[in-house]
Amino acid sequence: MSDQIGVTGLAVMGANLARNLARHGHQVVLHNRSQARTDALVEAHGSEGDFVPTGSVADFVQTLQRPRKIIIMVKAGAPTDAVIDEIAPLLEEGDVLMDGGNALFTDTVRRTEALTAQGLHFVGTGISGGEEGALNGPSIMPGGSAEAYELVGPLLESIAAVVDGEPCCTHVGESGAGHFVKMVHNGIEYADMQLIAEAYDLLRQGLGMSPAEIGDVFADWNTGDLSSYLIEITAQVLRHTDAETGAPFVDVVVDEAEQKGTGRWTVQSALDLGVPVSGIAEAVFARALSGHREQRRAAQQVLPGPGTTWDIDDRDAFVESVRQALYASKVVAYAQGFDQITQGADQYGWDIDRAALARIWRGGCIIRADFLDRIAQVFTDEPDVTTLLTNDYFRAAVSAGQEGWRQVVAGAARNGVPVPGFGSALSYYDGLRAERLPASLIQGLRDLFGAHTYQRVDKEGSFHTMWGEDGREVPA
Ligand SMILES: NC(=O)C1=CN([C@@H]2O[C@H](COP(=O)(O)OP(=O)(O)OC[C@H]3O[C@@H](n4cnc5c(N)ncnc54)[C@H](OP(=O)(O)O)[C@@H]3O)[C@@H](O)[C@H]2O)C=CC1
Ligand SMILES: O=C(CO)[C@H](O)[C@H](O)COP(=O)(O)O
Repeated sequence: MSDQIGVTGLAVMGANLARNLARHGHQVVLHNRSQARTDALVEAHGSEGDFVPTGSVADFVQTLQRPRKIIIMVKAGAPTDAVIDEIAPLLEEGDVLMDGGNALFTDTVRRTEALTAQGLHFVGTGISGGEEGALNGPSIMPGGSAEAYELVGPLLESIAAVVDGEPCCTHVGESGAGHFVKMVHNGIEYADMQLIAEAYDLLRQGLGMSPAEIGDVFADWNTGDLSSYLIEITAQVLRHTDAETGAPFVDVVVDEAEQKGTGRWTVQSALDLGVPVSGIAEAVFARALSGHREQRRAAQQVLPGPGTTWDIDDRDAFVESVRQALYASKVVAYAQGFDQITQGADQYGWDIDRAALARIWRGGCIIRADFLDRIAQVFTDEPDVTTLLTNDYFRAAVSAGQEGWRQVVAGAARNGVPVPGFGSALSYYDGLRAERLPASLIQGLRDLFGAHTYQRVDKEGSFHTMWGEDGREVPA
């Protein structure tokens, strides 16, 4: 099937997506705010397919056949609104406008309502895979009406990554559902990278291994349970040497991790939903801490550490413990992310098929990992499962690595190596499995200072204790 589509916004993602579309036989009508990008794309890659460059929004819209199908690939936020405001008045009923940028899902909900009222279809779609994925097959997470998906689904599926013969593209749900799951995807991406960074740091500080040696360990891990794109590229980055100095590349890069916002949005949304995505939150805060240069410099001068030298007898056993800690913490991060998707779907009334989502994340996207096959299976076999961690496979896998996980977290604490990701994942695991949590004490304190009431384990109802009087309990 070949189709015609318009792409506006021809920076890294838009240009590569346009090329991917053209290579799949679609006619691609091109537009960019500044004409230079359009010209550069046609000049460099015009021979790859049927491109129709246009120089103005009016020309762009007029060139497209009805119902028009347009993908916007510009900066998220105000620039996306600016482009929609310019294009939408020129469109006609039944045309489909897609936003493939990393939009905040609540913006997508707002835009969907406004554009639907104008008789247009709006598809807010997550697209993951970075530059390479956009060109060779990303994972695509479209949200919008079923009618809109009927119009553009086949086209999007035609350019997506393919795993086991299935395109990594599925209709996620109505309205902002596509951008919601893309946001959580990125939150998991943050957690995944934080855990990888902690594993690297432990091997370096605990065993004194060089980045290249650690790169070899990651390459080895990539052949087992941990096999994933991020583990694969970690080996590549760690083995890389700076051409100018001959030093390991990671040693010449400033140790401040930047962020564009999707991880932060994930945590903000999780707070609203009341979902404990502690691994994602720790990853966002670890990036923030890395960027607090002045505080770090001041603390380095005066804050004492434990004053120990980490003495590890069995190097292979330590590497294996770090692997176990990484795997278990990674399972926790995915479990928390899917928990947020479950709660978000419930809150916003989206019918999100978690098994289908896990399947489209097996290819094309940044968090693609072999174990997503397992996750898809869990949601297929146990649609009512409340957390991935209780599924037989993941329960067994995590408990098999539990000893190493605990040793690593305890050793890191004892020797002053920060492991917020590993530590919080372990606390989450222990928190979930605890028969009693000290939350009962918190309830008691709340009741004492604010008469906030509590429930009892042995009878129904809400109660308050007359703390300032005779300690009598009264029904609330
Ligand atoms: N880079 C990545 O790895 C990924 C990016 N994304 C998302 O895809 C989208 C595109 O990303 P990327 O390709 O990196 O490009 P950028 O996010 O750097 O955006 C650059 C594009 O936005 C256009 N633009 C900016 N402001 C305006 C405006 N006010 N009006 C019209 N056009 C405007 C630019 O036009 P001009 O050339 O005229 O300046 C250019 O085409 C973003 O939403 C991003 O978050 C999603 C997945 C991965
Ligand atoms: O969307 C993406 C992949 O799916 C981008 O890689 C992501 O936006 C990178 O985020 P940040 O710059 O905040 O690390």
